[in-house]
Amino acid sequence: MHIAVTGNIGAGKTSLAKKLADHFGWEVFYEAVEGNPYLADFYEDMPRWAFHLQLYFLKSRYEQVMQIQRSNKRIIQDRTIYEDAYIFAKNLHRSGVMSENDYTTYKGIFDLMMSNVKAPDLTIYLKADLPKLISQIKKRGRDFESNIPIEYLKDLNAHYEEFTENYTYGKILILDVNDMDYLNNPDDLNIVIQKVDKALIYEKV
Ligand SMILES: Nc1ncnc2c1ncn2[C@@H]1O[C@H](COP(=O)(O)OP(=O)(O)OP(=O)(O)O)[C@@H](O)[C@H]1O
Repeated sequence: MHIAVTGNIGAGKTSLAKKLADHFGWEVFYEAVEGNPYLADFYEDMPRWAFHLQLYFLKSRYEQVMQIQRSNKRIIQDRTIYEDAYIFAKNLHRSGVMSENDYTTYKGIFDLMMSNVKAPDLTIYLKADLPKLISQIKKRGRDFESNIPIEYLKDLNAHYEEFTENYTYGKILILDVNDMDYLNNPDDLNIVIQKVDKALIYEKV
């Protein structure tokens, strides 16, 4: 079984994936942040490193998906391959950071991969507004994320809205996490667990 958590930078995907994995006995597949050779450079100079970073994430996410599909385990994945293409790469292209040629090459590789990719059984979208994202990014205090432009987060959120409203890859559970603290408040975590439980049982959520 493949569960995925989707949402903007700082939405709280990693923490929720851990909590749900502990509760349901799932395995977590994390995003390639530690040891990512392009991420810090990308935040310093986006046009220079956008294509490199996108290829890197695409490759690592595809490897994960293939591993999940081969496995019989119940796995929760921290961010989907769809977000790389339909949120991050698309946004970099639309905002003029990634050139037409680079985007066409990237999209060609992504489309080839898609023939082997199956959608998650359930996708959980953590919907958060800018103040929440900004405060969580600040709280975790990663050096390379300290100068993320607000416009970048705002554009990504607009792409997330467009993407999740038109999501047709399977079941999606939308959780508004603006007023939630499932990390420190057990009641909030229980609410989420119940919703996920229900979503896993019922066809439509
Ligand atoms: N395809 C991508 N293009 C550009 N940046 C990406 C892409 N995928 C991930 N990232 C960046 O890599 C880092 C991932 O960090 P992390 O795994 O902690 O997730 P996050 O998005 O901050 O989520 P959360 O706080 O919800 O766990 C973030 O800075 C994120 O924006």
